[in-house]
Amino acid sequence: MTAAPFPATLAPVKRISLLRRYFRRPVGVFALAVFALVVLAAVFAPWLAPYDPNHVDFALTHAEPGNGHLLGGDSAGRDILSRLLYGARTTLYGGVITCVTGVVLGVPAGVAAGYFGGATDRICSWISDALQSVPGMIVLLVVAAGTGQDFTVLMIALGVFLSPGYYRITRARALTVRREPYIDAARVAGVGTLRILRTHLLRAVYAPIIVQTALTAGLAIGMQAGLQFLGIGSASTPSWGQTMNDGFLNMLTYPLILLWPSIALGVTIAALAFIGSTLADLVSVRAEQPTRRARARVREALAAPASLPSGVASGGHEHAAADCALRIENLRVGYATDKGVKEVVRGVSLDAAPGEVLGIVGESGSGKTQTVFSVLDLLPPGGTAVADGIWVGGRQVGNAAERAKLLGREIGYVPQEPMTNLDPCYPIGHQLVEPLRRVHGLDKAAAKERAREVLVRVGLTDPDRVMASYPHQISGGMAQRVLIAGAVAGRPSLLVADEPTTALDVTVQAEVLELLRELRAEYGMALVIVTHNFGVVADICDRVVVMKDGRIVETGPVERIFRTPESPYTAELISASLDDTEGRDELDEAWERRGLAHAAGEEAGR
Ligand SMILES: Nc1ncnc2c1ncn2[C@@H]1O[C@H](COP(=O)(O)OP(=O)(O)OP(=O)(O)O)[C@@H](O)[C@H]1O
Repeated sequence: MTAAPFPATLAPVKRISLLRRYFRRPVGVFALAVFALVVLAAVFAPWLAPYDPNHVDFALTHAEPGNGHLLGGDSAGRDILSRLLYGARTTLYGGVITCVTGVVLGVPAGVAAGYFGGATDRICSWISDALQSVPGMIVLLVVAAGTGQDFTVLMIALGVFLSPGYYRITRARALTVRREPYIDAARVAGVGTLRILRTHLLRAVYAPIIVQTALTAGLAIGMQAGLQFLGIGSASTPSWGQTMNDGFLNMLTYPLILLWPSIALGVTIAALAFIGSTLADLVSVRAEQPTRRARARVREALAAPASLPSGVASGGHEHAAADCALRIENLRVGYATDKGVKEVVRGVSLDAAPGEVLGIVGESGSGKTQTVFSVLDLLPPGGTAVADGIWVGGRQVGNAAERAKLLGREIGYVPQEPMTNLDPCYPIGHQLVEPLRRVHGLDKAAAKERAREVLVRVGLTDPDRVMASYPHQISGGMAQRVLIAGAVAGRPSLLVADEPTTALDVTVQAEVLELLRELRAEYGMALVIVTHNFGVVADICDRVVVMKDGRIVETGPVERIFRTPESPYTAELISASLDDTEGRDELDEAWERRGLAHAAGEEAGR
């Protein structure tokens, strides 16, 4: 069977920038519109303000709104609306100075502390902690007194006190990113430190900095108004804080003077807070999860028969659904990408009977893992699986929630990387006993006894020592045996093993396969093994499914596939295994173990 031509990419999904996603949030849009009005009012104040904000007209003292003065007059006989419009300029100017100071001080310090660690980190963190522990308002009053109430200097000082916010967020992000393999790769490739900081680190922190700026601006504007309320700043420079002070002094007799600047201040700070929280939501949620709409589009594209050419399903079934340990019918898996919906598993149908060993083989990226991950519900966040049916133990469990109930019970799973699949924080015993207690309801003593029993069964002869060990204290081969023990401890009817021998050396590989073979016979469970290694297929599998580009190109009994592969791709894969001496030796040994003619492998290779 050969793969029919098939579009790998279905309905296009447009790249959605942060800005566009922002504009899909009504609260964020409303907040941004309000803030934009404040900015416009500040920029066009000279044209919008009906009067000079410092012009005094005694007739206007404490005047009610009306007579050409929309918001009335203040205690000095000045037009309140004009002062508020000009005050918006002062407010925004102060906010910008504070945020720029915070970014300039906090971001480079955070990047350096997170990236270099050690003394740089300790010194920067100490300064940041010290700044946070100092009573900022009192220091600002001292700065105001010492600088002749210079507003710009005051706002810079405020920025210094708010810079730890930027520092902490940047340091935390830099600490995470510096451990990424691409940073090591860049360093090994000879990329200079400054360039790494500029290209990799700063890029990683820019989104949280935008969020932090929206929140810091709100905070700065509030504190600035507080300082002006206390009388700091030039009387000739209109500001909301000053007008509030005036209103406060006359609150009982002329409450409107206090009301207008309070509304202006409250609305501006609230708008910034909503902008900040909307951005925070988008930045954090987006990094982990695609939107519900994107998922729906993938699901729609995978489910739409119009997007799938006829005869798309690949593979087939050997057994009736009720007799299968696992049966998958027409499985499709897709991801939303910048270029569209990428279909990585395209109409796969397969099955495995109880006691049967089914190998899923194919080159890297052929969709093997995505196929079994769909059954195990382990697809990464962007992945969506759609199938005409999934059966486990003869029961239809198309629904993810139904399958979830079988995990750890009917379905066992042996992952690819033994070491990374054990939690380094807990001893092995704890990691085996907990699932037995939670999933199987065993009491502690019974769970420990069962854990000991399976550890011995998988060949770990000193179970108490293994159970007391942490993952870093055991070898890779032992870790894989521990994971197999955990997977079979619940006596599953289906064991899925994803490249169970890839991370192990050749001798241990053979032992692990032997163990799986014995366990399969003992428990009568079906074994589905994902592998790119034909040696493993020849060694243990009864039947094999060959995958390429998300489709099954061939399926059949192992001996037949090796003797007379129908697909040129299968022949090519087998031949590639024979080209490699190690692979050929493995195949030869496997054939010998099975008591099959050595020539079979050679035929396929030709
Ligand atoms: N999170 C993801 N987003 C987009 N595409 C993905 C994602 N995870 C996997 N894929 C794609 O799915 C395809 C199949 O991946 P899969 O892991 O099933 O391959 P595989 O056959 O198991 O190969 P390997 O042995 O290398 O893991 C690949 O093209 C891969 O790029």
